[in-house]
Amino acid sequence: MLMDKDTQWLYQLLAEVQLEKFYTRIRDGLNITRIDHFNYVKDADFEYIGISKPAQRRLWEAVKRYKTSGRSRNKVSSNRSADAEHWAGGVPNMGVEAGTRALPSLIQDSELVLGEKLGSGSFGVVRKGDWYTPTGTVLPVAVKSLKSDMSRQADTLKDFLQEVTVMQSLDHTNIIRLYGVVLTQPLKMVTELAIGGSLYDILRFRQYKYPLMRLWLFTAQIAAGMEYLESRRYIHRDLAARNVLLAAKELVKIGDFGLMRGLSQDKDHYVMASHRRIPFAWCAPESLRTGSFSHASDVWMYGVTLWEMFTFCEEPWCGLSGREILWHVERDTRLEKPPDCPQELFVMMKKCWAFNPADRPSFAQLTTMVAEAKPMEVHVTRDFVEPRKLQLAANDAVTVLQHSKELVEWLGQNQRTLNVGLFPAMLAIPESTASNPPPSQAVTPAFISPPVKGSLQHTGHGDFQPVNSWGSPARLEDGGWRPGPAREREPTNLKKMAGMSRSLESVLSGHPARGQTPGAVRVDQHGRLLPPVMESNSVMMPRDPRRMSEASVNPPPPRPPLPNLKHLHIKAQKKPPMYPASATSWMPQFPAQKPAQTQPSQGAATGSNLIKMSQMNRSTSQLNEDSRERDRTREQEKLQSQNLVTQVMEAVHGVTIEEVQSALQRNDGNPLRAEKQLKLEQLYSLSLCSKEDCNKILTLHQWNLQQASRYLMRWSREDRAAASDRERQQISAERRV
Ligand SMILES: Nc1ncnc2c1ncn2[C@@H]1O[C@H](COP(=O)(O)OP(=O)(O)OP(=O)(O)O)[C@@H](O)[C@H]1O
Repeated sequence: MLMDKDTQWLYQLLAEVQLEKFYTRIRDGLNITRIDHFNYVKDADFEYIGISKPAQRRLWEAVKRYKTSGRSRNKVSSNRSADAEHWAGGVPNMGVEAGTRALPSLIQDSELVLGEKLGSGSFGVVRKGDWYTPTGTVLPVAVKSLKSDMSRQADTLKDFLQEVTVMQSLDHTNIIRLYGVVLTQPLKMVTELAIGGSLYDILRFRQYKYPLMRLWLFTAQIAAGMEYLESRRYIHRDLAARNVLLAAKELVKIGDFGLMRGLSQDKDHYVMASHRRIPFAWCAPESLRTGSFSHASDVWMYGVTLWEMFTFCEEPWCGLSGREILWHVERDTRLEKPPDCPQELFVMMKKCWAFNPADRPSFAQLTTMVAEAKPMEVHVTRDFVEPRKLQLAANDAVTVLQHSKELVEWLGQNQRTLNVGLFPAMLAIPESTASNPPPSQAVTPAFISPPVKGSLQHTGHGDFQPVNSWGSPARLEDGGWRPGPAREREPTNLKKMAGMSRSLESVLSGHPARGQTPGAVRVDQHGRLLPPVMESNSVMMPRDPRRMSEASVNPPPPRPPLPNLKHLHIKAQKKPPMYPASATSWMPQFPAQKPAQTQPSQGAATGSNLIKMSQMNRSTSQLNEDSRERDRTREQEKLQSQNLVTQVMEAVHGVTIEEVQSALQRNDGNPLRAEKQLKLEQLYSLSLCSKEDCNKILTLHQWNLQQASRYLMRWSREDRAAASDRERQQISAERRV
């Protein structure tokens, strides 16, 4: 069972001493829903629910700290009690009157003991640490040190202090809390430690093996944090999975306030200076076009963040430049539904992506919408094992992702195995009427994974190099992508932004007008179709290698607009390998010229020279006319064939022109049949299934290759697991014999 808002304080208190796994047992087993309920608890009660002696000691200390820090006394009466809980994180000199928190402490360098590196951002390195507070408490903290060369720059210092100023006024369960600053060199920002690191790293690492119900909980928590910012008239401007931090197994907090700005009472939006960098792929159209940011543009970003979460952090608008994204969005293209996203949540995401900012919901409305979009949880009545289906044991809890009365099979995630697949709807009984599942199943076991390490780590900024998804003069104005410096060496999005000129202008300048086709078709050295170049100075970003290696598994980037065939034709002439003569052999051929048509008639042969000449003239002009007609027809047919090739290439990601041409040839030039054949071949080459099975799977997924591939991957994982289970059972049976 998931955490509820009223006892979020309990979860956080337990998380502080790494005992959050006892949350359900303490809340439901010992009935503790308020801090003073601990007064009635004995050590034996803790022992009874499995808490060891040393853990009990830690817990009692945390309870004592909680009581003395004033958190419980400062509870503000509010409908939303979780928000009213003023969580001082055990900092004795910080938790004062609700809503008027004290300024963050000035922390001495000597009070900090720094440990392992957690990551690095634009300011510099972030390290884990312990803060030995003046009152003797030791707090786990995250310490952001400003790079020494940066702190000498006036702009950098100003930005650093701006982030500190913004952060120190924030106080919410789902917002990373600032504890204090160290003002000696190097400058440091000391914040609450989110033990799990960024959600981006976690989800990339876990890849499809994450409880989707927990993701729903996170969507609620992010909305709650953003609603708080909205109520304080702050615009975050950089909401993305990389900036959502995991404070405990079931608790996320929004971090990174480098781009945040406050709105005065008379303004409803903020127009950024055009030289500032912005994370294109997360931005609302009005931010891309006019640099306008508002609560509504934060809502758009929230939608993109949810999309990231439910795709396990794929890149939104992969491979498209800012201008291309804007072009697509203005033509009503939106990010596709992630296959694992519960249907109601996707409906909500689409509302966040309303083109007109006024049509988007507010965060206050979104918190209600998220609550209403909670996926249904059911238990199953009996074991269910069928190939290619979601395998279930009796009483398994399933998070339902897609359901309706008409469907005999629902899509769901088995909370025990975390596999996703179809299962018979008739097996499901709603959680409320199901017998209580055993405690081990009530909370899905999960661990907090360490962030993915590695040099070629994609950063969640839309590219391996964050600079590539943010405006940057080098990228957008030079007409060529150059690998940026390693992330560690990058100047901050606050500081370096001063040096990042014209990012926004770069998005806008030379933007094609609505309805205009943006650019020519480009092909790579293998003849594969590349997304269009919008303008000569627009640059394609390199793709995530994971996508490259799983080209047919991962979603293709949104379809580029229909290519300009004139360019295709010119390029084809320039680059013969793209359209080898033999490759068009499937096209209907012209009949060979009949000799009779080109030879003078017998009668003519016997006539006068004059007649002969006039006849010859007539036949020559006839010949010329015929030849012109043939050229015209040939040209038309060539264009038609190129059109078909383009159409199929757009529909099937990653195929070469030759493959498409051959498929068209085999299917009498029918593009739909060729498309299906190519998809079938791609799926077949990915799996061990028969072609017939692949065909069924594709039909089931309406020929969406990406969804079908995902389905197949999960299915083969499940099959492998089942096979090893069978093997184990066989071995133990043999041992018994
Ligand atoms: N409070 C925290 N607790 C745990 N880890 C943190 C915390 N703050 C930051 N980190 C880790 O350090 C990394 C860098 O954080 P930082 O906020 O400096 O940069 P960023 O947001 O990733 O990038 P940028 O500042 O360029 O937008 C994060 O990705 C995260 O993994």
